Amino acid sequence: MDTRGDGPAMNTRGNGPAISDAPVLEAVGVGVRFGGVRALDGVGLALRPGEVCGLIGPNGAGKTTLFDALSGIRRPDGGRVLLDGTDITRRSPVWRARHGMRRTFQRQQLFGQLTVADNLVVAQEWRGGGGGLAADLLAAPTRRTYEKERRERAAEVLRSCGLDALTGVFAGALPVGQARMVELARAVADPPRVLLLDEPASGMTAGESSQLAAVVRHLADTEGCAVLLVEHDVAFVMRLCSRVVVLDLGRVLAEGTAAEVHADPRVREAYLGTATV
Ligand SMILES: Nc1ncnc2c1ncn2[C@@H]1O[C@H](COP(=O)(O)OP(=O)(O)OP(=O)(O)O)[C@@H](O)[C@H]1O
Repeated sequence: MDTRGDGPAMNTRGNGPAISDAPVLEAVGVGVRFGGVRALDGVGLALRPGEVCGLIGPNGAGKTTLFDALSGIRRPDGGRVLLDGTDITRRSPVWRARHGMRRTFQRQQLFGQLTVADNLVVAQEWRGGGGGLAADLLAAPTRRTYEKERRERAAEVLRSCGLDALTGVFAGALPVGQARMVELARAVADPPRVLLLDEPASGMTAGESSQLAAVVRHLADTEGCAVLLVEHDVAFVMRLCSRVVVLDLGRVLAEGTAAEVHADPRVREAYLGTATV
């Protein structure tokens, strides 16, 4: 439903809350150079609440570099990154995380010597324990209340990701597909507004990637989370994403619905001709 009026354009998706159509995250003319290599050259991208957008392209196209620029790990040498229309180009990754941006990485980043549940509790610790360091050290009642709430939230997220059976397992002992799913659970333990997923389905079985797709769709549809995902499994991207952006040689080559991108001869020539669809 589109209810455009005087305020920002709003719509509703599924059973979720009203969701604004204004972009939550934008790249405007973003450029990144590595010496003589232009990894990104004037890249523009707008991500709206409640959408799942795929970012695809050949090896070296600039996908991870764009994630680094969006999440604040790499400062672009041209262009801007906006969150809710505000320039955040010079903001740190921590600031962005505190304002609802989360990211997963191509290489796994779990704490292997912690249990699955503890990985999710730790992900919520940035909020602090209430009462400051002294309360933390003395395990004061406020601290225990926060701890309890975080454990409950961890259990809820693990359930929604189909991971309840792994709660007490050490993360380092998990096979790659399950570890990837735990990474997603950790990224959403504190509900994100923007989620950047770098090859989330790599190493997953077909069943695991279906579960992943269901969790991502649910986050977008019911919580209005904006999701951008890089994935080499093009069939997975085409099934899950409402919109797809194709990067090639650091530039946006094409953008549209999965069907539009799939039918684009330039995309076929640059990428899809060699990808599994
Ligand atoms: N730290 C770096 N130093 C120098 N060049 C880099 C660096 N990181 C990336 N590049 C170069 O920038 C370009 C874009 O790389 P990037 O890793 O962003 O591509 P990608 O699309 O994520 O590739 P892949 O699908 O293989 O992960 C490539 O030419 C790459 O060699």
